[in-house]
Amino acid sequence: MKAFLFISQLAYAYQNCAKAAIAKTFISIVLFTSSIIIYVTKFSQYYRKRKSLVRRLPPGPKPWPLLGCLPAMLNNKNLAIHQWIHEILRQFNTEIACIRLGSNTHIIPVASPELALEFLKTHDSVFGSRPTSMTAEMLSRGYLSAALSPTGDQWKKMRRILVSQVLNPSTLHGMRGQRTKEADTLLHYIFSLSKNGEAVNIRSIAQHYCSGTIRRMVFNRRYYGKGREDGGASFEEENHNQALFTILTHLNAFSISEFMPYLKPFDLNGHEKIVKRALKVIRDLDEPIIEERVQEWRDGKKKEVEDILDILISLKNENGKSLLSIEEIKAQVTELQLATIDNPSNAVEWAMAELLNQPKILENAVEELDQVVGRDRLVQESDIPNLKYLTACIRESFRLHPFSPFNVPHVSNNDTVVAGYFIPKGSQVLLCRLGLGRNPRIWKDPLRFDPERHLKDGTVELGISEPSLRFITFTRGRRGCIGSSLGTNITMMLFARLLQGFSWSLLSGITKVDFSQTQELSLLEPLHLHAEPRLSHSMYPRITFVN
Ligand code: HEM
Repeated sequence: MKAFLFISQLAYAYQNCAKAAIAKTFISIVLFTSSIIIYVTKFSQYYRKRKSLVRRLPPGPKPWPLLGCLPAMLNNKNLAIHQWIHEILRQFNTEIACIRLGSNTHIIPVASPELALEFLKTHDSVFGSRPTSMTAEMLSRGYLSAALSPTGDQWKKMRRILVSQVLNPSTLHGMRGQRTKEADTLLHYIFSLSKNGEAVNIRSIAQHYCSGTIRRMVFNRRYYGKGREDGGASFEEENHNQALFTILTHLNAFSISEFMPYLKPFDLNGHEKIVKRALKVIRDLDEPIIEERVQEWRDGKKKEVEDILDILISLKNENGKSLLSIEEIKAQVTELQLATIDNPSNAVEWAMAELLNQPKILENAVEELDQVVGRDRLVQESDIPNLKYLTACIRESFRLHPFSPFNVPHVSNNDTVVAGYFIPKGSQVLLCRLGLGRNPRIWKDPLRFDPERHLKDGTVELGISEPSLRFITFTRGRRGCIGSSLGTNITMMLFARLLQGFSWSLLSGITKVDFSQTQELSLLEPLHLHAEPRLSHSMYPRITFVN
């Protein structure tokens, strides 16, 4: 405005002058030049502001050149890495952070359901890939299986096969008999332990139940070797289970060489050696079965599809040739076993521990079983939708005690802006299972195991799914779990059979399960309990020893 007055005064002065024409030209030039200057200044200010807004990464520690935050991560001796990441969220008072590891991997931990939905719902198509890593590559034989493959044709092919041929409702229904046999074997085994007055290792029986179920479904058998007459795990199955867990704990284990690729040949964490050893255990047991079966189909000795392995072998492409190579079959079979063993066994072990510490909840759960199923028949998969209180207990177990601290990483295949933050291409989004499930903004009294909360808010009707991502079970979107129905059946049957079949108590001398030394994930020691049969003895299945 001032500039305009000044120019007007100038104009007035010049009007009195003989050379008015020159004055007019002069004024026009001044006006034109000043408006250009104002326009350019304003535009560059706007552009700078917009650029900084769009390029704003989520808050997080300042990274070093090349190393990023690796020195801080490695220096941090007192906390496990997942605790260190959650600590960063706390320090920055945020529910999303950006932690650069190495020169260009951005780790984006997320602890708010609203933000989690932004990634897995609003921007699902951008965040659908997976990270590459030494363990994932070895395990999936070069990214041949569904869960570990980055987005692309191979992932689409394997996911489509699993959804339409393997984990589809009719195949799952057809294999219900196999799962029931495993549930019967579970009762038979615990019954024989209880007769001898032996303590039951809940972790071990839960893991063995999960692996036994998927082994029956995949291979139509439950033992690798001769097996045991009492239905317990023999040496081979114990080893196989242990090897699966070793791989699971190394799968997304923040190995330094994943973030500094030039260190890869040195295997600094020793992870490569450990994973190779575990994979050898698995492959030595599984591969002979797979190879023999492929040969039987080739020789025409096998014609009838009886299990998942038969399904995978007999799939044909449009030219009538095998749709899957033997390498693809081997990779997918290992992945199916990995996907089945961890979450259900962990959820049930924790639920049992919580119930033993809160007898009223245990009483409510058993009462529900007596009302819905009674004591004259064994609980079946078809009862699961009616077991609301048990479902609420399992939901609570997943909320409070997830098996792993983070969801499987989601990798972005483009630069994107999410909730006002710039997320660079290649970022690894980690939904924090602890951060979400224990978020005090979302959950009242978050550390309390309280099944009632799922009954009160009605979410128990969703079974154990949680599509609003307030905690993590199967997540959602293009990378969501495709085994949710099978996973629900395995988890719920295990839990329901344990509670219906036996009265559980702590071992003598123990008054409470100790939760103080858990590193927030698994109990430090496997839960051991005493089991007393609570049904008439004729109800316990007598399993004749068949492999
Ligand atoms: C209670 C049991 C289970 C839970 C809690 C569970 C949970 C999950 C989770 C959290 C994911 C990753 C989702 C994401 O990336 O956002 C996943 C993926 C997957 N799950 Fe499950 N799962 C269970 C059982 C199973 C079973 C029994 C199978 C098959 C036998 C299975 C097969 C898969 C596969 C193939 C994927 C990868 C999908 C993809 O990347 O496209 N899951 N599961």
